[in-house]
Parts: sequence; structure tokens; C-alpha cells
Amino acid sequence: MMTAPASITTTRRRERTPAAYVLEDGRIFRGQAYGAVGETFGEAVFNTGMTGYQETLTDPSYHRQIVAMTAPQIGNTGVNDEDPESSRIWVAGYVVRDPSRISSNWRATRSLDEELQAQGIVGISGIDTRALTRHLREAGAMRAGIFSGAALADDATMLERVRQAPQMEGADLCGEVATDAAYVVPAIGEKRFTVAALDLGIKGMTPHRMAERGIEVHVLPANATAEDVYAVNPDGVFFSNGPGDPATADGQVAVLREVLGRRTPFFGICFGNQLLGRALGFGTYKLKYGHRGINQPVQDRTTGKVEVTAHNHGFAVDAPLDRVSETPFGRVEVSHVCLNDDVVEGLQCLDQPAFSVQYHPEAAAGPHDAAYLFDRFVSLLEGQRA
Ligand SMILES: NC(=O)CC[C@H](N)C(=O)O
Repeated sequence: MMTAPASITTTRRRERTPAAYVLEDGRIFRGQAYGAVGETFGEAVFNTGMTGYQETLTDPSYHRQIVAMTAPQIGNTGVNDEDPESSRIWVAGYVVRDPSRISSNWRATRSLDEELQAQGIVGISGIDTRALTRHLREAGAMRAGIFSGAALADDATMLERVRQAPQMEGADLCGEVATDAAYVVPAIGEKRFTVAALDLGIKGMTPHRMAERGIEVHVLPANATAEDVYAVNPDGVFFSNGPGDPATADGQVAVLREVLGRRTPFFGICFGNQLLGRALGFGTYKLKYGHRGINQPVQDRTTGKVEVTAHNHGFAVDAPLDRVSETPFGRVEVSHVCLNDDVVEGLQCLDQPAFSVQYHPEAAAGPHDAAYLFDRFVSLLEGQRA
């Protein structure tokens, strides 16, 4: 008799536990419990990536968000020990159309359903995620809740609970996901530079991409001061991605202004781009439904090239696309723009060794089109030394 190869694990068909996904505006989707049974609240968002669900689930920027996957079948390659971007799943809840009942991959150690249950992540399956996505595109991201098991109640009660949950606008969340203690990611091969990286919810691949280029990365807690930053004697400073509303991060903006004042090379990703925008004097605003996925077209305006890029942002920088801006730290231009909707995707200082992007050149998951940005950072570090 043939035995199944070790790489294939099958998931027991779960008994159908009814679940409801309740949106703040009263729209309700009914399906079955997926992952843990119970209740959870967060901002309803959708991700258009067809692969990379493990990286999505463990990206700390998804803290307090209920993520729906637009790809209809999720879980096909199970869960492995190599792809997580942090030590745990951060999404507040998970919404899928059709969970794969078979996990088939040579690296898989367990099924996604088992992993969601083990980490207590409440999810829902069997709902029309296309209708959900169309609704969120029309009505905008909003608060939501998943209810199953004993938490499933009458519609009015569930809706009331959703409407009591906190909003994403004004949420200060970096401190809830970032490291408490500083740590060092050593350079791979010969050490060329030291960088102080503020952890605002950093993904594991980011320091790795720097380490690959000879950078020793000192990852610092979100509340690190300028003194802490300069205590590591950095050749450059990096601000990471992270959850929540950038308008709340006044402490980090003050640190960044000091970095700019000292003309230390700076690179920011995502939340880090929003904070560079704020440090330069621009505002930030909430997008209607955000950009989340691994297939967003962005134009690098300095080269004219279009990149396919990974995104996870619900806020954006409010900077003019059509002209160079004068700021207290010199001239600045919008270096990258999203071709779907003209949202600012990057800032380039013209009189400072500083730049940032709103998207994810570390590509975990996602295409590697934007990896050159880490090389641009290395050029800034080299330039400072010359
Ligand atoms: N990935 C990120 O850094 C996200 C930044 C911010 N929380 C946003 O939603 O826009």
C-alpha cells in the first residue's frame, strides 16, 4: 500500500461551527469558524496577495486588523518554520473563502488551521470574500468583529459590540508590537557599516536585507531616544514599518528631526516613510481602504521604471506630486507614486542623505523589484564616509 509522502499533511474536516463576520455599517457575512472559536475585533481590511499568507499573518503592521484574503483558496502550502516575519501571528482575525483541506509542501510542519487554533486566532471561512472586498472598496475600511461558538449572538448585540471597538484612526500601536530590549543582527560576511534601526513593528526580513549588505543592525525599541540612537555610533539610521496611525508617533518624529538635523543617512520603510513625511512637515491621512498585497504597481520617478511591489498601508503622506517642496530640512520630492491611485509611495530629500518608501522592498512576501533601495541606502552610507 502507498503511504502519503511526509510533505503532505491532511487536515481533519472540522465540524461546521457557524460564525458571523459583522461590519460596523451593519453588513453581516455568515460562514464557518476557521482557526480558533470565539470573538475578535479589529479594522476590516483585505489583502490581494495570492501567496505569502504566513508572512502576512506574522507582519506586526497588521496588529488590530482583521485581514480578508481575496485569493479564494488559502492554506495550500501549510505552515513552516522559516517564513514567519516575527515570533507570532499579529492579525486580529482572519477571513478566507475556501481553506485548503490539504497542506502540501516539503517545508510544511502543520496546517494553517492548526496554527491559527494554536495561536488563538479567531477566523471565519466560507464567506463570499469577493462581495466583502467590493463592499470595503465602496464603503471604506471600518471596524468589524468575527463571532463563533458561544460568542455568536443576535445581530443587534454583535453590531453593538463592534461599534464599541476602538478605531484605527488615532491608534498608537507601535509600542504594543515592538521589542522591549535592543538587540543586534550581525552583518553577514564582512562588516562595513553600523545602522540603528528603530523597531516600530519591524519585519524580520528587513534587518536581514541590510545584514546581507554588510550592515550590522542595532534594533532599538520604539521608544528609543536620539541619545539611544547615537549611543550605537551609527553610520545610518533606519525606521521600520509598524501598525497604527502615524499621526500619533510624535516621539519618533522628534528623534527623526534630530537625525535630519545631524545629517545622518536615513532610510525609512512604510511607517518610517510616514514619519519622514511628518518630520519634514507634511501631514498624513487615512486612505479609504488602503493598499495590501504583493502586486501593486509603483513608478520610481527618478528612473521612470515601474516596479511591482508589496504593500501594507492604510495611511499615506500628503505631499505634492507636481513640484519640489521646501521644508525646514531642505528640498524634498516625491520619488515614488502608486500607479493605481497616485498615492505618495516614496520621499527623496534633495539636500539631505535621507529617503523612504511607503512599500516593502524587503519583499516578504512579494516581488524583489525594489531590492535596489537597500543598495541606495548603502550608497548613502558610503557617501557619508567618503
Ligand atoms: N506597514 C506599515 O508600516 C503600515 C503603516 C501604517 N500603520 C499604515 O497602515 O499606513
